[in-house]
Order: sequence, then C-alpha cells, then structure tokens
Amino acid sequence: MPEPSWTVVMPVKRLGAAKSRLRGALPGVPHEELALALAADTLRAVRACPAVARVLVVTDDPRVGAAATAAGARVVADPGGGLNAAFRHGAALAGPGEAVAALTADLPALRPAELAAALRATEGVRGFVADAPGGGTVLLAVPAGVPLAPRFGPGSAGAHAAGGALPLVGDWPSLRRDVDTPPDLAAAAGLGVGPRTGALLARVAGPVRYGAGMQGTVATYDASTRSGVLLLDDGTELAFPARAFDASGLRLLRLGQRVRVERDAAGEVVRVTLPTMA
Ligand SMILES: Nc1nc2c(ncn2[C@@H]2O[C@H](COP(=O)(O)OP(=O)(O)OP(=O)(O)O)[C@@H](O)[C@H]2O)c(=O)[nH]1
Ligand SMILES: C=C(OP(=O)(O)O)C(=O)O
Repeated sequence: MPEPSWTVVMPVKRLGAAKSRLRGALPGVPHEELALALAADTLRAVRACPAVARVLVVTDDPRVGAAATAAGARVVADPGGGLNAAFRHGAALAGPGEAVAALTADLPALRPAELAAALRATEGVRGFVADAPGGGTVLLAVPAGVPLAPRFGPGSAGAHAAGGALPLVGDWPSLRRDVDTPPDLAAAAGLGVGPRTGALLARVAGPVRYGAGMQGTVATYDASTRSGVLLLDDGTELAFPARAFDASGLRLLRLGQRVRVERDAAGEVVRVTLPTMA
C-alpha cells in the first residue's frame, strides 16, 4: 500500500514577535536569527519526510517566507487572529482529498522518521501528539475531509482530547521537543538539532549555562567512573561524564538526589551541582 501523502500546515509568527520566551537565550545571537533557525530546521525535517507531499507555511514574515519558498514550501499570508486562525486558514487551502497535519514550527530537533511514524499512527483518525512536558500539542492531524478544529495554546493537549482527538502514544522525542524556553533549547541540543540552529549554538563562545535552572534527579551513579545518568523533570534521561561530576566539587552523588544541571552549547552536561549551591 502506498504511504498516504500529507499536507503539513506550519504557521510562523513574525520573527520580531516570535519565541519571546527565548529572547537572549544565546548571547550575541540576534533573536530573529534564532527564531528563523528554529523554523528553518523544522521545515527542513518536514520536507525530508517521505510521507509529506506538501507544506503550507502560514506567515507574514518576509524572511521566513523567502526561506520557506527556497525550501519548496508554499507560503500563504497570515490571516490575523492568532495561531488557531492561521492553522484553520492553511488547512482550508488543502485539497479535498488531502489529509492535513498541523505542526508547530519550533521543533529544531525533529527527525523525519519520527514525523513519518506519528503520521502513520494517526492514519484514519483525528489525532494529536502532545509536547514533551505533556500539556501542549506539537501535531494535530486529520484524515481528508475532517475539520481540523485546532485548539492550540496553553493546555492544548487537554483541549484537543476534550474535543475528541485521539492522543497518540509513541516514542518520538524529537517530535515532542518543542522549544519555548532556554532549558527547552538545551534539551533539543541534547537530542541533536538541525544545521541552522546547530550553527547558532556553535557560534556561542564558551560553555553557556543553558538551563542553569534545569533540575533532575540522579538515576544512576557509578563511583568508579564518576559518571551516571540523570532523570530530568521533563522525563528525559541525560548522561553525565566524569568531568561534569568533577566540576561539582562534590564527593559523591546518591541515587534519587536532586541536582541542578549545567550544559554547554552542544547540550553536554558540564556541571552537576546541588540546587542549594551557588
Ligand atoms: N502565523 C502565525 N504563527 C503563529 C502565531 N502564533 C504562534 N505561531 C507559531 O506557532 C508555533 C507555536 O507557537 P508558540 O510556541 O506559542 O510560539 P511563540 O508565540 O512564537 O512563542 P512565545 O512568544 O514564547 O509565546 C510557533 O511556530 C509560532 O511561530 C500566529 O499568530 N500566526
Ligand atoms: C502553541 C502551544 O503552546 P507552546 O507555546 O507551549 O508551544 C501549544 O502547545 O498548543
């Protein structure tokens, strides 16, 4: 059986207003560059997904529009009225026989194979994929002819479920990893981001204390190698090397102990400290 061909709708805000919670996340990098890189890397992965036939980018931003056109997407103007209006507008432009997937454009770690797997899982039903923390939505997909009825925004996972959409269960960390805050960016870097975002991370000199506020608990610790694994509060696991422990000034770590995590521009853990330490 041939793979169904999806139309993906991706709205992107004007770069000056987009991703406001990330402003200043990468010192020395203009905010609009970062906002553009996140969207461009998302789009790149979507275009590389074999299940996707068409991409509609809904935006009023000229730089996003140019990048999207160059990447082979169709660009349509933002109708105004916010994110859900933008999604409805894009979905209305899909052909009558086309299944539609509404995707947020802030998934710089997205892997085409994970998007393909999620689209396969939603075939024939109206389904959604929650973000990594669980309260938001990264993907809402409908079969041809079924209204999208998007309810994106705070608490959207609950709103989509209440509206009858099926929560899709699957191990798709790169799809669920939306980037709203500096700790999200660090988590995405840990998964591996696309080239545009990666180039900006690499441009930042020296170790950046991404998510100096990021916390987790010690899941494993091997005193002989001085390394182990942390369970972050968003449920992801993160290995830490001996040098991150050595930088802590601690003599040992106990299982279940609460720690604060500092990571470098590539997402590697550079220091594990106690939340009470300066
Ligand atoms: N075209 C369009 N896209 C939007 C609009 N609002 C949000 N988006 C996009 O929808 C996706 C998810 O939105 P949010 O995570 O809330 O992003 P944001 O509004 O840029 O970020 P914050 O300013 O931090 O809230 C992002 O790709 C945004 O660019 C809108 O009004 N129009
Ligand atoms: C747009 C959403 O929220 P966030 O700002 O968390 O990406 C959502 O999850 O529906």
